[in-house]
Amino acid sequence: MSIISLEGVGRTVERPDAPPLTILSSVDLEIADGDRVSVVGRSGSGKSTLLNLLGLLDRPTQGTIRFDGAEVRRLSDARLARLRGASIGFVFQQFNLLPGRTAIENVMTPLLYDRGTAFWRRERLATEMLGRVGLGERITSMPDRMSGGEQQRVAIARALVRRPRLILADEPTGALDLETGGTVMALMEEVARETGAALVTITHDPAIARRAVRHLRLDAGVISPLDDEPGPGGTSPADATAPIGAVERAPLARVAATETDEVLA
Ligand SMILES: Nc1ncnc2c1ncn2[C@@H]1O[C@H](COP(=O)(O)OP(=O)(O)OP(=O)(O)O)[C@@H](O)[C@H]1O
Repeated sequence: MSIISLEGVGRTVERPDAPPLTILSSVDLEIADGDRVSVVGRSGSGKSTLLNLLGLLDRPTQGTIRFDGAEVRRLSDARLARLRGASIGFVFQQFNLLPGRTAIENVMTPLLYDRGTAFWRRERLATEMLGRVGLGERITSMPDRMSGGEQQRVAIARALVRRPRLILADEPTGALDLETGGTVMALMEEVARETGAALVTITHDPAIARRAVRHLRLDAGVISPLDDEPGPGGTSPADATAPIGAVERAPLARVAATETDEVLA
């Protein structure tokens, strides 16, 4: 079932001393339950702008976005905020954990919006989710005492604790080494699969992009499918973000289940 659909979506911004800038144009995209989508593109191609639209953080200036069948333009900001909190989980490159709050306090934060949920239940849900990402023994740790990979696992637990239908990951492995990045991705994919969530990953890393089922490329605000096998003069997930003439195929990320088992051991 479709979670979010974009039809002819564009975003143009006004600039004080220059003509309006079109950042995205004519984007048609549908994300369904359980989808695995990667989006690659050079710096400035519009990836964050697309993510902000998918995350209901911004509104398009052209076209129509429907979330769960409802036209987003007809929804108030308050309704959008509620929808976002309940249905969308965000994972960022820099983790964005609250400093000075323990891992469990961070994971409980999104549950504060569930007004009817008692403290003990929020605590139990957060504890369970931290256990699920292999941090059951670290629930009272402060983020600044944790490694990058552990912090990202806390961020994943936070993103998933309300069981969102859509997870938007913006360069989720950008601050991690190759091996930790692969482990964190495997874990995020596995937890998303268990909860049935769709996962959209924006990445510069071809190996991370290749883990998705559908591969998309943004080029100067225009989105197109990216074939696995490059056609004549075409690109593949491996070279979509590399400078022209400097294509180097990264080895496939190791997606072995054992990676996740190690984390969860
Ligand atoms: N509000 C705005 N006003 C003016 N220009 C903007 C605005 N938002 C984005 N842009 C410009 O639009 C282009 C696309 O921005 P966006 O952040 O979506 O790119 P990106 O693909 O995410 O880049 P990166 O990979 O470097 O993060 C950039 O050139 C950016 O400077």
